[in-house]
Amino acid sequence: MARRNRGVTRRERPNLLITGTPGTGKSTTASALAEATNLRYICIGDLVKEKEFYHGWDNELECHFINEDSVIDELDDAMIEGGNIVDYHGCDFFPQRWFDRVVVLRTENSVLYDRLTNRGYSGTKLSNNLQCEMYQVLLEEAHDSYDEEIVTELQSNTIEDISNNVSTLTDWINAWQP
Ligand SMILES: Nc1ncnc2c1ncn2[C@@H]1O[C@H](COP(=O)(O)OP(=O)(O)O)[C@@H](O)[C@H]1O
Repeated sequence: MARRNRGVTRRERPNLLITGTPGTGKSTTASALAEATNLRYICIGDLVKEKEFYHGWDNELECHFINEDSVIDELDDAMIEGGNIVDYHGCDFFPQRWFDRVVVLRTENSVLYDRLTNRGYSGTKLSNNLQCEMYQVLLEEAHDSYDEEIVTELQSNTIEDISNNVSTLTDWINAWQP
């Protein structure tokens, strides 16, 4: 529930978006962070599949076109309440008011190449995703869509990076003042 403090309405617990190119570690980081903080983990990809919030197939990117309005309608009450960690490889269609912090995970291209080929990506899908990371598409999208002060870029190359990132974000969540 949101509370009014010094004339500003703040959520009891913050909402975070963990974004980045596929393979940068969003689901690993977001689920570990949810476990450490008891916030709710929401994977948009899983939600879209489970509720069939999609229409048609994007041949170029080899994924469904998602029905963005359905995703927003489905999650709006939870986001107003607060305490959510959202994982998605995009950020420009969410309402800006949803997020108190936007984290963009970054991975070096050679490391990302190995992760994506291990996942079975090849051809255009592999090169599109590597280019997405190389041209920092998600970082620019986050900067274009949210206030500068809530966007953070974090490196996600090693297991140690994951523990450091989870620890930094846990401290930030625990220090949140409604
Ligand atoms: N910082 C990291 N260091 C080492 N391995 C990682 C790191 N981040 C992710 N991985 C591994 O890379 C793969 C993809 O991670 P995942 O969390 O599914 O990425 P995303 O959700 O961004 O697609 C998984 O096998 C995961 O264990």
